[in-house]
Amino acid sequence: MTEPTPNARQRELIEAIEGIHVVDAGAGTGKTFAITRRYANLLSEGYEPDDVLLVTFTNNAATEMKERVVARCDYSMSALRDAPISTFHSFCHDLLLEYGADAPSYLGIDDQITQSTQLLENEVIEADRFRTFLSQFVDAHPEHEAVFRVLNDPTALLELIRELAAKGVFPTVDGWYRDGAAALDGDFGAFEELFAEANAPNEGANGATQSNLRTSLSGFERDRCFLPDAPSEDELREGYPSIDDRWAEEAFVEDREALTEFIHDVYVEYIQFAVRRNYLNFSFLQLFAFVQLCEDHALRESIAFEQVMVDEFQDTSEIQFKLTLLLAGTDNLCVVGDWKQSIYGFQYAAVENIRSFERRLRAYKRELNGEHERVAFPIEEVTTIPLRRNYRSTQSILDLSRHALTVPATGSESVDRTVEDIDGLEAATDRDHSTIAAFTSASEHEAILDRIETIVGNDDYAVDENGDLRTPRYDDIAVLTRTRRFGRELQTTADEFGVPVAYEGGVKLFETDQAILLLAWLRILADEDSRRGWAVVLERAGYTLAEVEQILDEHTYPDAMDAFRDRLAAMESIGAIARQVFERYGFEDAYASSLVALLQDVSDGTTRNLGGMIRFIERSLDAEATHEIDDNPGGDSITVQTIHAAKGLEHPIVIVANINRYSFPPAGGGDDRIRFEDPIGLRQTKLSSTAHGQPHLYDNWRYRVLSACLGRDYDEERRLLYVAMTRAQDHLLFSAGAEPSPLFENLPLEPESVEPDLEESRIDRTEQTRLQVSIPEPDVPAGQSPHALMDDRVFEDRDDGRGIEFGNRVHEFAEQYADGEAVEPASDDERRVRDFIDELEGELHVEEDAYLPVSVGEQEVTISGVIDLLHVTGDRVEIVDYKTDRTRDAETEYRKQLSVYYHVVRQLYPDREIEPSLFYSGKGTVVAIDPLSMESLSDLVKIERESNRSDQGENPTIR
Ligand SMILES: Nc1ncnc2c1ncn2[C@@H]1O[C@H](COP(=O)(O)OP(=O)(O)OP(=O)(O)O)[C@@H](O)[C@H]1O
Repeated sequence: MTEPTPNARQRELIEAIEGIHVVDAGAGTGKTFAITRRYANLLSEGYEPDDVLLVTFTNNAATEMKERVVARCDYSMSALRDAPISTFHSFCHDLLLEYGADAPSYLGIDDQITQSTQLLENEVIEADRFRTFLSQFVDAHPEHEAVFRVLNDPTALLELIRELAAKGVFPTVDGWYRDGAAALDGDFGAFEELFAEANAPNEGANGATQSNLRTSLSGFERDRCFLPDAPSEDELREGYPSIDDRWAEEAFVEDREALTEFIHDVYVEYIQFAVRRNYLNFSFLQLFAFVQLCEDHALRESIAFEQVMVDEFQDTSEIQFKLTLLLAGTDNLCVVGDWKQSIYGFQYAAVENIRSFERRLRAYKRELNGEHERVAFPIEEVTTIPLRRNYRSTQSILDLSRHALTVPATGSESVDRTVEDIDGLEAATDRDHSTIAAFTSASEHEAILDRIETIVGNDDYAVDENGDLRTPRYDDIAVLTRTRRFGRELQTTADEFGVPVAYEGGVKLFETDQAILLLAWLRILADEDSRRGWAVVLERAGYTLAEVEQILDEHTYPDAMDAFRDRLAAMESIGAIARQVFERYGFEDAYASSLVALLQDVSDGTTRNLGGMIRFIERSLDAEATHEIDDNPGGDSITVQTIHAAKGLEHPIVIVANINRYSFPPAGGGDDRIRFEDPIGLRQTKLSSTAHGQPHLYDNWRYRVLSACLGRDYDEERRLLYVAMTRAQDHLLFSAGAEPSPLFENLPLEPESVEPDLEESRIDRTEQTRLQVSIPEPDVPAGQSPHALMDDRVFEDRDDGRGIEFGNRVHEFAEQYADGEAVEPASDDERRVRDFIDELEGELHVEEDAYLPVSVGEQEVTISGVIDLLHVTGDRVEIVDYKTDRTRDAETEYRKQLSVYYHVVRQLYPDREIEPSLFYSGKGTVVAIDPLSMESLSDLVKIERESNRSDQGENPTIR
């Protein structure tokens, strides 16, 4: 496809190379496209790649940008390899490795960052190390006992540290860096404003009614136990229609010295712990890079770039905005984003960075220039470039998407923004063929799949391909969800019904068979009579429950397993143990390799600390830790992903699913006992005290009042809905279950209630599939397909999530390619088939009919089927059946099918060696099949016919 021509506004951004430029535009308006072109333009204007810093949000985006830049300028990919087009994290990492050895010294920490300092990306591993740190910390600091007792979850404390770091609040060994202490105190003035807003009387029909704050403090004491100094509800709510203003100060002012000291000590000692152990997390990378750039003036000035550009600016945190300013040597600064797509609050994105860009720019410059001028360029002139033309969606999708940002997320929420407040976008296409619909169903998963079956092949849902409409396929459809769980469940249901689904996103790695078996063997290694370990291993080997019980009671483990345990015991590392276990069970997949890599990481690749490893796996299980694993089979399948993962992508047909109560927005606000919130600063929700004699955890009444003024902000949930909707190019659907969320109910749609009949719709579709082997007119009394001999479950499992349609296409490609037609492979599977066929030197016969007469008692039955490929050479004949399965689970069943073909071909080529085999296109492997004898086949036919007769009456049917 040719590169688009920039529109006038985009051109303005591309060509305006001097001064501060901000783009806060809508989805699909070509922001990334324009910033990439701007970069290429800078190079053509004479800037060297080293002069220009381009910050993206992910490493993939950085690589993609480099590729796009290469296409537009005279630089090659290798010339741009080291160009500063990167994420904040990798930029900071490189900076520290090169210049940051002494960065810790600015916080008073003696230890240095070394070349071997690792970036620790895995959060479960870090949480594990943090727990180790915290248990040592508690022993060393009895003075913090009272605050420590309040904590219920150590990882919440780690989260808090990360949050403080993202907000630029750092400890030094003996205090706080710059104005960190003030940030922790909060801002009473700003809080008073919130208090006044929440406490303003409402207008009723007959005069003023009570303020929202007074309403929300009703039941103030209910289910809570406050310390004796707390006011009673009557005292607090004495005034009407508003509570007395004095409560703003009473609630805000609180002795937080012990809390602040505790957080200080944990924070600074954890940084020391990490640096000493040679690792940094993402937050500490940025923290040290920031400190280094702030303190080392010569370094900052020498690094400063002539041009700085940041994409996805709405997802930057406060420290990232400040880093941007420290890295800009001039006012040639360009930031591009969309406040409506700011969805990374949980990673400390500050939407205000883009919404109030100019205000923040002034505040940060002032702050950074405190005692030394660090930001020397002028910031008075900021040019805002609006982009309004959307190149992705139809006008009706764009019009509806504005509603996402105004819809209440709860029954009682009122959003003080109207659709008119949202800048409208204008579709670049005149065509508006979109179907926009919503449906609800008590069986939501099935309803979605049912709807998908209606969409595929249906011209009412035609999609635009280069200006022409074409019939939709599975891979045009994306199901987007707020939470991961629903996506995984949908995949499971889709697998049951054979609907091809590719789930993209986090996998609970420790809940896989691979991890469960590994954990079992580790337990056996740690304790040779581990019941929990042996039970899993024995059950997996097929022992019945009674047999397992007996073996466990008598400790009479099978010899082969005993020997395997001894082999494992001799292994030096956890990685080696894991590899052995996976080899034993034939796991050669992405899960197995990710587990090996992860466990090697945790154990530093050297030690063999079994206890630690078992605990790590158990904790990961408890934490329901998810890991990004590429489990995408490719081919024609529906994409299921979270809205977060879909950011920046586009799909012809989008179904936003699971818009249900408690799921979107998700329920609960967490139970973190220590919090840092703007503008109230650092607070405890619970207080430990012996006020009534015994140590007890009391609720903090002050926090109760403060939080009532903050309210819960659902704006990010609306933005998520906006992101999901604006991924759609042609059609947009919404689905909910029995209890739809207000986000669903308040959209201007008329949902239809549906009762799915997926079984029915699947039958319609599978009728034309290859799974039903074509049977020619039988010339003998009865006929049968080899598939009839197989266990039916094979048919369900066979596609392994990739779909019958996908299998059909691979077969069709294979047939045409072997026939010498000029077809191009359209998937990796087809490429593997092509490579395989290319290697064959003999004669090829495709789609050969095969008939095998089998005697069953008195009767003669013909089994017939179609052989995918016969490869005939001088001395042998290879029978090839293509399989698109990802696993080899169904091989015993396929053996029956191949055995039929074997006996047919043997009769045709009596003097050649016959080699039946399966070609797994997913991996490109050929597996030889050991054929069954004619007697065994005859027995199978007999069994099959008997079961058919008992199931279906007199006459066996032909499948
Ligand atoms: N001037 C143009 N003419 C035609 N197509 C364009 C033009 N500008 C951008 N596009 C196309 O529009 C699509 C969206 O562009 P891009 O991803 O850059 O937008 P974006 O604003 O970054 O989107 P989002 O914020 O939703 O991630 C891309 O397919 C891009 O090639």
